[in-house]
Amino acid sequence: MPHTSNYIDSQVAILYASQTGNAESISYNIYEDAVKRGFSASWHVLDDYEKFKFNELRTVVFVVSTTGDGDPPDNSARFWRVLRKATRSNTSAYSHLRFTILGLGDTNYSNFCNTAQRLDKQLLAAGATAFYPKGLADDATGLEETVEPWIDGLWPALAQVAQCSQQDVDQATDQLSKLDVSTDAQEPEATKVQISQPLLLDFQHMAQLTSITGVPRASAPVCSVVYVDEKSPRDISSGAVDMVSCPPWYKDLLNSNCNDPSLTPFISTIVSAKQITAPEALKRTLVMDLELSDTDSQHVKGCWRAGDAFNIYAPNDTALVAAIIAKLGIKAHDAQRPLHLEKKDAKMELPAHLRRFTTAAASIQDILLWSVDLSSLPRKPLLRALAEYCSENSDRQRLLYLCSKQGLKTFEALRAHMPTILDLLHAFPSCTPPPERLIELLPPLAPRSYSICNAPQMDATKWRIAFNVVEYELEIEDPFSRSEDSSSAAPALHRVSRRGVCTPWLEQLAKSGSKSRILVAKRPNLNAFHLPALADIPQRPVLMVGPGTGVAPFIGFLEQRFKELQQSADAAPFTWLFFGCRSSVLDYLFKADIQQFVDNKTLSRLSVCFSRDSDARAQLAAEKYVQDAMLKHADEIADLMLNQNALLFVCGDAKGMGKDVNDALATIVCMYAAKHPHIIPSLLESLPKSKLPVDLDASQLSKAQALQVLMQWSVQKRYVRDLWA
Ligand SMILES: Cc1cc2nc3c(=O)[nH]c(=O)nc-3n(C[C@H](O)[C@H](O)[C@H](O)COP(=O)(O)O)c2cc1C
Repeated sequence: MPHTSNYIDSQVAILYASQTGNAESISYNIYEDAVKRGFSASWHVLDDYEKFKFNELRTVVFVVSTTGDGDPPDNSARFWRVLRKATRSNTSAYSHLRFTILGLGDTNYSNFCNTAQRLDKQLLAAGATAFYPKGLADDATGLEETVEPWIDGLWPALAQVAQCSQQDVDQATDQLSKLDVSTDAQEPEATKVQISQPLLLDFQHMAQLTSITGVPRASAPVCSVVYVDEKSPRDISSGAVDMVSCPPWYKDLLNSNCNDPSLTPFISTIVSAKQITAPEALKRTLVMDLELSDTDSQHVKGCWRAGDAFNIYAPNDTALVAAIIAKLGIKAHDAQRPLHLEKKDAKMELPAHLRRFTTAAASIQDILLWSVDLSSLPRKPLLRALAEYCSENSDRQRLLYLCSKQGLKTFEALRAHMPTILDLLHAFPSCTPPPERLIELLPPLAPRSYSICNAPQMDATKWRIAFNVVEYELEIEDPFSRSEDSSSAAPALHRVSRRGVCTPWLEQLAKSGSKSRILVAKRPNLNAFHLPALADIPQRPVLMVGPGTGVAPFIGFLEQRFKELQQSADAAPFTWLFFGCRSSVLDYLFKADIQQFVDNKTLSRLSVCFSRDSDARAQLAAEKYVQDAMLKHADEIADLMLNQNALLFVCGDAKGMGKDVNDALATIVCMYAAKHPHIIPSLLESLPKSKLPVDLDASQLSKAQALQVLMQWSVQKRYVRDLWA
């Protein structure tokens, strides 16, 4: 069975002209099938052309019969007059139209399928494009002989057409040219990601239901808009800051009152950036140097340490914002007009992130760029609210279904796509919420945090971050790929490209070559992820586990330690780094720096793992993952942690590595306890009494107890983790 889905432009009109009902019923079946397959379909008789606004349609499937002596059916007579008038001597009247025709006729009559033939000729002459060859079905031999295979072939053809909407592309391009921001012009071809991705959702189950339950109540709108007669907010700071890289209201943020003044946002300049992975590596990792300027960042100077992270305020993708503006039908001028938000009702409260716009003017375009998250996982209240803004009942019903108990599977499939709000608007094309409603429904756009990978002891005026440019592909099971007779075959996969908000933007700024100034703020270091000063822990061993960009803060730790050692007469305490990457040659981050720390004895021991480089593993007797290396050295690690009061730091991905390392550590503690049972009583005694299991057996340590030991280390700040999702 061919598959189709909700596409970038899934709107399709099924239009018919029928004398005795054949074309009518065949076209209705096509319409029903189209809706089930996720298209936003409508079905009309040709003479209702005023109702369905024929001149505005972009994708049309005609099903027309012939009657009399090669004449069109009566219920298309008026349509023909209008069509003739519109196309007379205008060769581009329908250049926006993509169409296909299924003609019904009978070869016993002299003008076989004359209506379909004429329609085809006339539309082509008026600039329209046939997206699928016409089918001519013969009643003399049986209509179904042609109709059925023709319909089977229609779906993939329609799917292809729906992948791209020329109008949206044109509009988005037009809007973009009006945006005063840089586009992805310098972006290499390989990094380009389609602005909108089709969603592959199966709504067939919906058609069998008579009712749905569990749909939440739609929230009431809270915002209204008042356009203000003042200069665009873009002009407020012209000349002071590159507008690409700061929200127009950044000055308010610089003066915002934080409880901890060191957390107040400031402007920082990107000084340089370089890619530190090989071009063939799976991910691009960049190291970026930023400057703390003299004026803006006095409050941060002297307040940051290796192990801290800075928040970066990044905007949404400009092309995405432009496409949303186009999809909502907002004219460029209106999108850039300054406005205030007001409460619709005095008793209601605006969402916190929009409150500033009650007093400070901003445009819809800037709010969409800087204030709302366009890529967060859709929640049911959002879908429920969007259902209220659909002009087509099929879109409304599908959105309500997604919020219902019965639609849970389809809702989960929707979330698996990680859709942007643009993907949703395209999937439900008649949904056009007012912009002020859309922004109040979307969550705030949070700044993104990056660990600093240098130490102020080296240079307090510069900070450095390392990050992977977030671009990835989701693989989603195609719900239409399993036909009834081939249920055992593996389902086809639908691939969806996604990219992060901040890192592609930072890369773009870096490529622009100019010294962009961006808004940043120190993030509170709640875990105290810092290396204590050498003077405070002169001989305490330090273990660091940081695969991939998780190594970043440890480069800062080692810089700090290197400086401290230069100023100290004491011998370097034991320091051990566990680092992991895919390949010894493609993505061994900070290789030269790490080697230097080994050479100058700042780093006593180094364990590097290569997850996808079996040659390097064999040559260097290396492990695959950091947790493997830890288990390999279980005795030493246990001894350091249990007998030498070592400090253990872990940084990186929470879900995979963070959990695996924690598990490995618990195993290490259990293994050591099994070999040295005499330590068990004192270990158990160190745990809070409330956490101990009732059936306390002091002769062996269970995994659960080992995990409690790790928890206790965390409380004591001996096992400190900085993990990210
Ligand atoms: C009175 C009459 C005249 C017809 N004239 C033609 C004709 O000129 N050319 C043709 O190809 N088919 C002709 N047909 C065949 C129909 O187009 C065919 O039966 C078709 O399936 C009818 O579809 P409908 O029920 O949607 O009108 C004619 C049928 C009838 C009953």
